[in-house]
Amino acid sequence: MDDLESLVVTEQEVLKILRDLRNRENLKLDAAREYAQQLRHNSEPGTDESKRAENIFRHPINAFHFITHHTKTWEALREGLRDPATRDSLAKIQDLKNSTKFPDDEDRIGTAHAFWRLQATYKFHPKDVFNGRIPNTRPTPPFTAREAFIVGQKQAQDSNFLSALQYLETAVERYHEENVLRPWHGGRLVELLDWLQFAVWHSSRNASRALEISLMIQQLQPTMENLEHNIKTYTDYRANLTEEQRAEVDLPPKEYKETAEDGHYERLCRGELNVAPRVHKHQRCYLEDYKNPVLLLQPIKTEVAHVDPDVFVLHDVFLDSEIKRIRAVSSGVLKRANVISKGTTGQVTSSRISKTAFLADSRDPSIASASSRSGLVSNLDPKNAEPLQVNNYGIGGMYHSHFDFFNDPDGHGLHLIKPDQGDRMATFMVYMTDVEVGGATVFPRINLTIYPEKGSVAFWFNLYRDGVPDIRTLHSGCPVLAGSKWVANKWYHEVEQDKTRLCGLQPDSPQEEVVLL
Ligand SMILES: O=C(O)CCC(=O)C(=O)O
Ligand SMILES: [Fe+2]
Repeated sequence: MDDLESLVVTEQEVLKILRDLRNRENLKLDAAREYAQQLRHNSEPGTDESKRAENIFRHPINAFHFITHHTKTWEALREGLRDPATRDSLAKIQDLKNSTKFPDDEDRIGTAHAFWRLQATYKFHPKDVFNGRIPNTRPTPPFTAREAFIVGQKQAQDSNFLSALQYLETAVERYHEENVLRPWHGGRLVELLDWLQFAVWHSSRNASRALEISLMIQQLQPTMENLEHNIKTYTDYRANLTEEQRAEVDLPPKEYKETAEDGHYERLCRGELNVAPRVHKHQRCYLEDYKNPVLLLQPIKTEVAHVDPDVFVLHDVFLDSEIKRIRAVSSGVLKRANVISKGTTGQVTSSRISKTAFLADSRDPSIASASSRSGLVSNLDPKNAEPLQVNNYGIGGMYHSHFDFFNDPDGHGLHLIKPDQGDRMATFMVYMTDVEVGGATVFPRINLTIYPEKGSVAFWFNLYRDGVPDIRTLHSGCPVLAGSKWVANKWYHEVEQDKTRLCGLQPDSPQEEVVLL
């Protein structure tokens, strides 16, 4: 090689090193730019911190943007700032972040899962979600490629393939649109394509499209795990099809239908079912005072929401200031409540639904006062009741159908019944927030939907007068679509309550027929 030739080769190598350096620096800058952009977005001028925080967590997509930002985008920035020149800045940010509780991976996965629950209950399309246009809520910025990927991946893991496909296809599209600005996830395109081929195959057995995507992966990363196996599977599958079958399989994937779960419960959550006119006829409102001097001055505004079983909504029982105090007192002690629930495909998923805490009357005067008010208003004796239980549901938070009584049909709760207390005879549930969208309490067996109204109370008896559980009281808390939901339960037990709610010899013994021995 003569000198001139080797000079050209050397120049090429220098150019390569400089290009690598530029790419690395760009990666860092892009990570910093993306992170900063979200911070700017979160700090709308003119709003105070608590309003800002509330605004972010009132909308599922804003909450998701925020959580992804503090998990995935932060990971990318941390990677970018690791080298010696920028390590100091990283340490400073890390110090600041260590002093506060930031969302973690569990929050991210929980929120990603919530989109499925919200879609399936309130009947909207994935494109409403990734375009930031969820019906009945404020428009928000759309999902980024990364966000569409996170939700699509979660839905594919949960075997909701048709919906997953919508998110993953969009993630690829947005990846290409964003790529100019954000090379950070260049390396993750193969991962995204790998989930896409998986969702394509499982949603429609479209071997041609799955093969096409697998061949794209091969171009990018020939060593990708399972790649060869997948290519062989799809090739063999196609080879064994008749012409006719192939034409059918190669059709575009089935469109995602918004009617994924259209049961009774979902329809009630959407407010689509009305109670029968027969029941309506008995609905009424009245002022109740139980001849109690305190209530004579301020009788309870009682609405009969359902007759037999009787469910009441008691209006304006708690003041905003009282609620504010109860929420403040319970905030510090709330713990995540997990529920194991079955997905549509039968697999068991653990989903975060709410945070909960039992608060003794001794904890704060506001708790004691709520307990005694519940006794006054329900005309039951709070001495035989559980401590106040406070529940806070986040976005997508819900409570699956259940009975409040312990003597459930499977007998699982029997051990919780103490002979000196008895079963949970009545539920007194305080709504401590209005909920912007969603979050109703529904009774699927009696077609009843109650919408939360701050300061009001839902009240019903879980047992017949003879103490037998009333299975018509099955109820659920619908997923919160926007806003936040706080409720507080006071559960009254049977023993000692017969002074005001007389027990009977028959399930439906009316008050007058009771024989006191
Ligand atoms: O949140 C709701 O609407 C229902 C809550 C409930 O049923 C319970 O906590 O037992
Ligand atoms: Fe309940």
